[in-house]
Amino acid sequence: MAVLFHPPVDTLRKYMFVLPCLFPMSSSFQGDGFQSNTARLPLSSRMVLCALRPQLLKSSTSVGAWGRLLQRQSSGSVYSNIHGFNQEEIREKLLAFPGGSIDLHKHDSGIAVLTINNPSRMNAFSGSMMVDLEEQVRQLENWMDGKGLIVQGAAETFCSGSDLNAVRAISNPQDGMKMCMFMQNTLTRLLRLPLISVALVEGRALGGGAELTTACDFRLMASDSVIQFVHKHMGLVPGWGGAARLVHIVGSQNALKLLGGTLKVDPKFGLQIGLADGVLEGPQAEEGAETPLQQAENWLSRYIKGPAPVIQAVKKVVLSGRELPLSEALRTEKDVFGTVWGGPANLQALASKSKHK
Ligand SMILES: CCC(=O)SCCNC(=O)CCNC(=O)[C@H](O)C(C)(C)COP(=O)(O)OP(=O)(O)OC[C@H]1O[C@@H](n2cnc3c(N)ncnc32)[C@H](O)[C@@H]1OP(=O)(O)O
Repeated sequence: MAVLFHPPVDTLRKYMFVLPCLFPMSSSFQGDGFQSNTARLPLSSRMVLCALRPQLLKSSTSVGAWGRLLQRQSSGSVYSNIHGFNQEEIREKLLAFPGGSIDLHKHDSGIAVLTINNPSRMNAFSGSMMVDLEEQVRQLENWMDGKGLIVQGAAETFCSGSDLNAVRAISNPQDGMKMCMFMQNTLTRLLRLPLISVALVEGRALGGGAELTTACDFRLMASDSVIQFVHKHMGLVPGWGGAARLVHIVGSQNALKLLGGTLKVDPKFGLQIGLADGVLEGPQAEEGAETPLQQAENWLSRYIKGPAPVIQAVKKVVLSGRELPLSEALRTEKDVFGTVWGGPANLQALASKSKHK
């Protein structure tokens, strides 16, 4: 299962003869994991090393299965060319349906805000927005200082799913499959980001919008918001990975009820079945009242206190526990543990003799 990029120490040692000329801090490759060590490198060096990945894989005979895993892991995608998926081809097709945008703002706090922005269509996903989303997820995959992510809709509503105008134009099965694979890849990569993510749901999250909420770790709902998997009304089932993720979140009984009954999930029902993780305070007229975004930032901040490598490691061990069979998850946990053990935050905590009262 594709989750983490973490080559074995032996593989890295092989290249220690090559790397010193590229990386002044190459001695840090000797002990522990790749990710924590590369995180300590200057950005340009990290980029070179990322670019080197395919060569490292190709030129090492011992890499084998690890190499294949690594190639999958480095993108976090579900589909590649071996599944008949041609990213460039579907990108071109999607770009023929423009409108709206996906906006990304990365803050110094380590929280990024991703906004679904197409208010004249209730933030429906045009084709170009699907392409935008993939590009913004790519940005986030390379954000070494990131810790948290808030996904929201513009103009106080979340997202009304795919743009029906675009959907009508690509309603043939071949194009539908390509769009489905493209969005599954992107939303899987979104969920697999080493950031703790939360969907801030105001207004409505319908169809693909409801699916998008399940690609975040948590969902916070405004008091008057609704999440609804309306697919059955459209003669469809979820295709952006929303059904599989929904089963993980609420269990198969509840998922069957939500999809089969196209039930409207308000905050109370959402909390009851575990789809919602919190409810925002209602609109407040008083001056100084927190906006929904500020409330979401405050909610998230308690889970992302601390240095980025540690928060990212937290997300990775939970993600591997969620996605991998137990023995693989345990091995991954060991590897991630190796990236923080003896790291700066660990040494500082040991030196300060902290008590956890
Ligand atoms: C992955 C598969 C999927 O996503 S299937 C699900 C696709 N989505 C839908 O079927 C939602 C259809 N839209 C609606 O039910 C309503 O527009 C909702 C979202 C409830 C809002 O209703 P209401 O507040 O009355 O506003 P409205 O209908 O006047 O909409 C405002 C303008 O937005 C547009 N809009 C809305 N949703 C979409 C959409 N998904 N694709 C394209 N356009 C959409 C409406 O057509 C309307 O536009 P206009 O002002 O009439 O030009």
